[in-house]
Amino acid sequence: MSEYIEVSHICKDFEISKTQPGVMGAVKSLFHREYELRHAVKDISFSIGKGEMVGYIGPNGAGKSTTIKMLSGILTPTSGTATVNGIVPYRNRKENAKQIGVVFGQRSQLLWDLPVRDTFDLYQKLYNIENSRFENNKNLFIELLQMQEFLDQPVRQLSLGQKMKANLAIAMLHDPAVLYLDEPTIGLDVMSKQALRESIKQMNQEKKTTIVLTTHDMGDIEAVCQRLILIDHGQKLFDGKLSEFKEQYEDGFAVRLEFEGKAPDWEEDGQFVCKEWDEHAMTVQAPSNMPLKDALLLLIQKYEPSNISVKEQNIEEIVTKIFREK
Ligand SMILES: Nc1ncnc2c1ncn2[C@@H]1O[C@H](COP(=O)(O)OP(=O)(O)OP(=O)(O)O)[C@@H](O)[C@H]1O
Repeated sequence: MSEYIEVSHICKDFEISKTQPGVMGAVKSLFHREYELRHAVKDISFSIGKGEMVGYIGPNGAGKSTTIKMLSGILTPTSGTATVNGIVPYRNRKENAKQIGVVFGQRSQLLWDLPVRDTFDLYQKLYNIENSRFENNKNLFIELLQMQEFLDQPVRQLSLGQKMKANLAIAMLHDPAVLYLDEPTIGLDVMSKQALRESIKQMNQEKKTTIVLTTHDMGDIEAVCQRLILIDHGQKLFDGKLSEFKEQYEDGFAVRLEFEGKAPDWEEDGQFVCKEWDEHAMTVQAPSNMPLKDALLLLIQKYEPSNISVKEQNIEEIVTKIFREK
């Protein structure tokens, strides 16, 4: 797979002015400003191949948006380099804009009073998309995203999910090679989230678009991405396959034991950890190095449950645990 996005030792510092507290402080700051450096991104490197779908995740303030802004040419790095298909985004903003699409869940590219159909026409002119490509893409996205029923409604009347679909279609209209998605499912209900995730996958398959997805919703990552880059305080903590991430950080599996009568008291044994206990059930965490078969046998022998089920950790739980421990 040829590398498409190359990021090498990229750093971004922001100079933040410090204002001293109180009125006197504010007056003093007028004459003598003090600055503090915020290292938003600290020496991050990665490369992403053409057509890959990568989750770029981390807690609030980790440096995700700053990285994406450097890749889309909005910000210039303090040091290090980035190229997208051979183009340096912050030096060739116009050239780069032609090959990228951006969707921000918190902001919209749509015009409030214009029906979606007219917004398509507007973006055709803005991006100078030739007619046959425009018609092909428009029809493909209308079908993939099931947009027929709301094409002629003004944007202000659309639901959040419908607006996100329209934003996604518009970002893809000029056939960008790279799509940056920033919280695309924020505020959507479960069904709309699922539909949007499916659409993103289908668009990637149809167009072989390289997708970088920033989200706090781990369901998005599990549904869409094969690879995960995890950052915190501007630094990379993990870069690899989703399955490797689970293998590396998952600490065993949880087993739920259910009882027809009252659940027995939990007995500490130095191996299993009781995570939840109620009148008729308990959930216990098995040690990470214990084979599943052994864990089940031990628990069945000791507690004689009427039902037993195994629950794997989802990535939401794993990520929460990593940040809690840090
Ligand atoms: N224009 C700016 N000026 C000063 N500091 C900034 C600026 N933009 C970002 N920062 C700081 O850089 C750090 C990284 O911010 P960034 O927006 O990249 O985080 P993020 O991972 O996208 O967070 P979130 O998940 O909350 O959107 C934060 O400490 C933020 O306050």
